[in-house]
Formats: sequence, structure tokens, C-alpha cells
Amino acid sequence: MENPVIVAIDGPSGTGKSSTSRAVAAKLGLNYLDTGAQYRAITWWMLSNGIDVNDPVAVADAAGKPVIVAGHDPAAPGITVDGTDASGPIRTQEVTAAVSAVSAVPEVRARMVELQRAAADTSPAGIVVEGRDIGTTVFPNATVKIFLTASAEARAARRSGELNGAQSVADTRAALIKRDAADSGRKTSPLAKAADAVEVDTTDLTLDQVIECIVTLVEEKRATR
Ligand SMILES: Nc1ncnc2c1ncn2[C@@H]1O[C@H](COP(=O)(O)OP(=O)(O)OP(=O)(O)O)[C@@H](O)[C@H]1O
Ligand SMILES: Nc1ccn([C@@H]2O[C@H](COP(=O)(O)O)[C@@H](O)[C@H]2O)c(=O)n1
Repeated sequence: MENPVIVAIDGPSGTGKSSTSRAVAAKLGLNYLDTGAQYRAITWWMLSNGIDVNDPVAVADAAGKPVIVAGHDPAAPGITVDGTDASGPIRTQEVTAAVSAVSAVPEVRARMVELQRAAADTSPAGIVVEGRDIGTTVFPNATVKIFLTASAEARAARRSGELNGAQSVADTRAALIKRDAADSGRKTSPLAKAADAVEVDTTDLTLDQVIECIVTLVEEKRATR
């Protein structure tokens, strides 16, 4: 049997990683993993259990405690923490504001990377994995590596539209930039483009164009393996 395909999709916040990755996985018949959801899930658990998310020692000590299970179906991925559905709670502003601090803790990252590699091991056809360090750290030998970008303006407009104007475009833009700076500036596995990743600027592309571009890259790579 052919080796499983691993498609690594990284990039800053709001560049379209989730929407694109789910569609690419569905089109190619691959599993899907949202690693941001895993970091959000552990952050939600820390907040719910009274752990000070700005205390790296407390976060490190607790990192092994929650049982996080991420779904791999691109049509309905889902995520549970200690058996409870966490899909809704992990998307709150409180979690979004705290997640960069928690995900900077090396013990948290080591635990998540273990889960991420295990997900690939149980994906016979392959998997599309999206995040910040997938091409650089989690799967340095991925079949195809993509680094999505988009202007801060485009990303803020997309996100603000999602929130139905509950947050202004300017505030959304500032929050995205702050989170990207924290994710790019941490010591362990920062947000970064792998040297061999293909950069796709989605600012002026429709979602369908981005999906098509990545599906084509994966199919080309598969044909030459
Ligand atoms: N090429 C595109 N054109 C227009 N809108 C897009 C495009 N790609 C994604 N979007 C929209 O932008 C928003 C953010 O996309 P998405 O959640 O996939 O980004 P993300 O990179 O996964 O974000 P985050 O890192 O914050 O999880 C969504 O509303 C999505 O529908
Ligand atoms: N590989 C990854 C993926 C995510 N993170 C951290 O999680 C945060 C939330 O990610 P979203 O994709 O859901 O927005 C992100 O800001 C990072 O702090 C990570 O460190 N590594």
C-alpha cells in the first residue's frame, strides 16, 4: 500500500487554514486534524480548573491531566475534554485571549505533538493537519507543506463578518496581530513557514481557488511518488 499522505497547513490566524483544510481533506478522502482546537481545549480545561494560565509552572504541572480527543472527520471534527463536548466553549473570547500563553509552555506542546503524531498513525489514507508548527516541528517530512498568508485587513474583515459585527474590524485586526506576535515570538516551535513550504497568499483569492490550488499540489505530488 502507498505511504499515507500528510498535508501540513500552517499560517497566521484567520488566513483560512480551517476552512481550506477541511475542504481539501474531504475532496481527497483524507482525515483532518485541527491542532488549534487541541490547544484551545487544553486552555479551556486550565481556565475551568482554576489554573493561572500566566503561570508557566502551574500550566506545565497540569498539562498531563486532561484527556483531549479530537475528531478526524472533516465534515464534523468535534473535540472532547474528559469526555465532554468542548466544540463550543473552546471558541469563546476568554479562551482565544489565553491560548497563546498556554500553548507557549513546552510541556503542553510536547503533549499535543504526541496526540498529533498518533492521529497520523491512525489515518491509513493520510491526514490534513493545520496549525502553526506542523511543517516545521510536528511533521517535518510531510508530503506537502503549505503556508497560508493574507493581509491583516482581509483577515480582520473575514473574522469580523463571522462575528456579525460584534467586534469592530479595527479591534479584530488588533487582536489577530497581537496573537500572531505571541505565537511567532515564543521559544518553542513558534509560528513559522518551513523552508520547503509553498506560500499561498489568500488575500485576493476565493476560498474555492485556495482549495483547488492545494488539491492540485497534493495530486501532483502523489503522481510523482
Ligand atoms: N480565501 C478566502 N476568501 C474569503 N474568506 C475566506 C477565505 N478563506 C477563509 N475565509 C473565511 O475567513 C474566516 C476565517 O477562516 P478560517 O477559520 O478557516 O481561518 P483560520 O486560519 O483557520 O483561523 P484561526 O487560525 O483563527 O483558526 C472564515 O469565515 C472563512 O470562511
Ligand atoms: N500548531 C498549533 C496550533 C495552534 N496553536 C495555538 O493555538 C491557538 C489557537 O489556534 P487557532 O488555529 O484555533 O486560532 C493559536 O493562536 C496558537 O497559540 C499553536 O501554538 N500551535
